[in-house]
Amino acid sequence: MSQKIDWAKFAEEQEKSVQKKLGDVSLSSNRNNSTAEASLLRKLMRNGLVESKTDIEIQRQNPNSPLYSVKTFEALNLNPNLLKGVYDMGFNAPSKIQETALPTLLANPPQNLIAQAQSGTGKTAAFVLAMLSRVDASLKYPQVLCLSPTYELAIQTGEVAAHMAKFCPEIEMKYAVRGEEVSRGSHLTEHIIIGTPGKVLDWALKFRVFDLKKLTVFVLDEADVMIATQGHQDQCIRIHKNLGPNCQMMFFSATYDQQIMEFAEMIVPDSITIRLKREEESLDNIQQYYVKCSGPQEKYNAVTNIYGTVGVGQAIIFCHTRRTASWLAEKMSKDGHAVAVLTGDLTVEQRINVLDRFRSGQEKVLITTNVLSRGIDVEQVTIVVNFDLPIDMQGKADCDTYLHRIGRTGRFGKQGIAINLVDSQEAMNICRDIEKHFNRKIHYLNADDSDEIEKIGA
Ligand SMILES: Nc1ncnc2c1ncn2[C@@H]1O[C@H](COP(=O)(O)OP(=O)(O)OP(=O)(O)O)[C@@H](O)[C@H]1O
Repeated sequence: MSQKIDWAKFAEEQEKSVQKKLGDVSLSSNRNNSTAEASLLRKLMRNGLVESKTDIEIQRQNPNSPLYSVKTFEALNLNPNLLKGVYDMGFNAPSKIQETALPTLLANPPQNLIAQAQSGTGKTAAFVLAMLSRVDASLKYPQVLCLSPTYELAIQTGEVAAHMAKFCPEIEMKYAVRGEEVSRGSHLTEHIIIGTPGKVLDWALKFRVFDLKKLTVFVLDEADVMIATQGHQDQCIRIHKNLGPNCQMMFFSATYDQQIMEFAEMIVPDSITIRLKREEESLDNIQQYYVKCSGPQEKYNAVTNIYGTVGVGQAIIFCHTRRTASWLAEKMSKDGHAVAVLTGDLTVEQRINVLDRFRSGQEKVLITTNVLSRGIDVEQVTIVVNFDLPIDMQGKADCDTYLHRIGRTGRFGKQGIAINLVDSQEAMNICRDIEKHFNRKIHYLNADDSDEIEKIGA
């Protein structure tokens, strides 16, 4: 990046190149639905399964229902063409959540399931496989309904289903999403409907193009978003109320807070609940430091000193506000650093583009706000800088966010470095609170002493 390029121009150029790459494709992004967006981003960014070593926790409302797990896809007695599709996707063995969820999902009599597992652990593949296995292709009406919170997530799920059903051409699917129309009085003949709640409600109850009572499988993907989002919740409940008594229910989500779990357990009778605990993001392989600074300019100096000295890998810098993020980005790019900025005002496509560039190493530094603190893996990040320490609404230390932020480095057992910039007594207190909370020392670092900085990179 040229020293002379002015930031506004740079931002404009960056924006333009994003637009150009995207061409005319304009997926609308629902800004209010940031959890769904984050989930979509994760799906699009991920290139493999997140393996989990933690144990699965199982609760049964009905202790009589059988429970077992499988180590192979063959053991599930799938339709051979479906099994072929699974292998065609490159899946050799079930993931941890699949091992436990699939036998339950495929069991007879059908068993209701509420499943929770971290993003990327194979939930979508699990319920899609269950959806496809339950179809009786000789019956020409919708038997399986999968609800997703957004258009984009519905399409993602549909694409997984289409791939998995590659060798089962007799299974037909239809999207119930914006842009898809049906005429009143017609009757859908497809076996599987994947859609968003509003459209599904219209089709089922207003246009009556299919009968919710005839469904044998009802899947709620991203159940936490569905239940927590007011509009979605009402629509889902209306759909849910119209299901027949024998319809199998499958709720999947990466997280459920207690209230949502209680609600889910209330509306899913006799369910089995499977939780795959999130792999603890351990701080053990992350060296944590704090640097004392007198204000933003000194913070900036500290960042560039540190980065200039240990800058082998990539760095993510977290700021509290978009304004600070833009200010810092401008300054760094003026100083010749190739930086990328990811803030909440970008559309989903722009974010994907920024992340793609960062992952491919085109930019070494990513400046962001909390939009990126959770769940997105960028393996090669070696340094996380908290330009501002994470605080909650009350101005207190936000230890969860801290853990998520610095968990972006040191992944998969690698060593990582976390640096906290402290510019006030309040910031120092927050730093101390975080230290106490995790019971891990945050060491003092003199950012003007390059010898000392070099040591931390060793
Ligand atoms: N058994 C498997 N073996 C290998 N890869 C798998 C397996 N199951 C799923 N995957 C792949 O792992 C990635 C994550 O799977 P999937 O999208 O099903 O996870 P998820 O838990 O639904 O994530 P999210 O919460 O983001 O929806 C995908 O790229 C998928 O193709």
